[in-house]
Amino acid sequence: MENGAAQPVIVAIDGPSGTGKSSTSKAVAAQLGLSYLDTGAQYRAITWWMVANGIDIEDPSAIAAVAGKPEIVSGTDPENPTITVDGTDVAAPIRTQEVTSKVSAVSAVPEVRARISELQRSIAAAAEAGIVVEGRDIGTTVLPDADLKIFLTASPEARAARRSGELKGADVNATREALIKRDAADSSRKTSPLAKADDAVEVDTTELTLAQVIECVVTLVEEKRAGK
Ligand SMILES: Nc1ncnc2c1ncn2[C@@H]1O[C@H](COP(=O)(O)OP(=O)(O)OP(=O)(O)O)[C@@H](O)[C@H]1O
Ligand SMILES: Nc1ccn([C@@H]2O[C@H](COP(=O)(O)O)[C@@H](O)[C@H]2O)c(=O)n1
Repeated sequence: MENGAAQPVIVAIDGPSGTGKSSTSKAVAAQLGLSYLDTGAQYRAITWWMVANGIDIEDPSAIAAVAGKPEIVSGTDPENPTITVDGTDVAAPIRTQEVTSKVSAVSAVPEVRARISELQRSIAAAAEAGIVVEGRDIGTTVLPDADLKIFLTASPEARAARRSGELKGADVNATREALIKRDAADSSRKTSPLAKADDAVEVDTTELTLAQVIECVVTLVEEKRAGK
């Protein structure tokens, strides 16, 4: 575009757990002046609400019946992403082990996915400069027309080591088994499973530092903007 603002750019970053989606997406968005959306936080938030309201997580119809009730609001500043449910800041409680162990069951329910996907599309459409949206089904289902799609991967060993570093004292093998189990559940659900879009660029981060991954994605976005 000549003599005007750059066109908004939509970047979809998907991949299994612990591959670096959040760290990379936040940094890329901050560097390029884009908004940032953590869609996993939204699924965690609705799971937190289900638990807090005594909904039986083993019962998809019970989850479906109340999927429209909680009001979830995501702040999209990459320097300060926020998440509230019915006005309550849930940034900390959505990261508990209890929510992590239950989120795949809740996110597999089609009514939950329909509600959250609609919210994600409206947030992306409102991002004036563009947005980096990270999750599991962004490139395949939520934003299939994204300007750039990235699929991050890393070996389970590397991902477990990264997560164990975060959760001080956590057993690496147990962490590895837990993330493999969550990926299997997310990949095998019927409705918009974790998957690489056919036109996504796959980046294996196993042997890369976070700084290298960020640089790689920034370059891909800049190339896309330059029409290369
Ligand atoms: N390339 C990398 N090298 C080393 N550590 C990394 C790399 N990428 C991310 N990390 C670290 O790995 C951990 C997990 O990263 P992050 O939370 O960004 O992954 P994620 O894919 O968003 O995970 P989840 O899907 O579970 O939310 C963080 O501590 C992060 O700093
Ligand atoms: N687009 C997405 C994003 C996430 N999920 C589900 O949420 C869980 C938590 O995601 P994190 O990125 O915070 O680890 C994830 O395991 C999925 O069950 C999803 O379904 N779709």
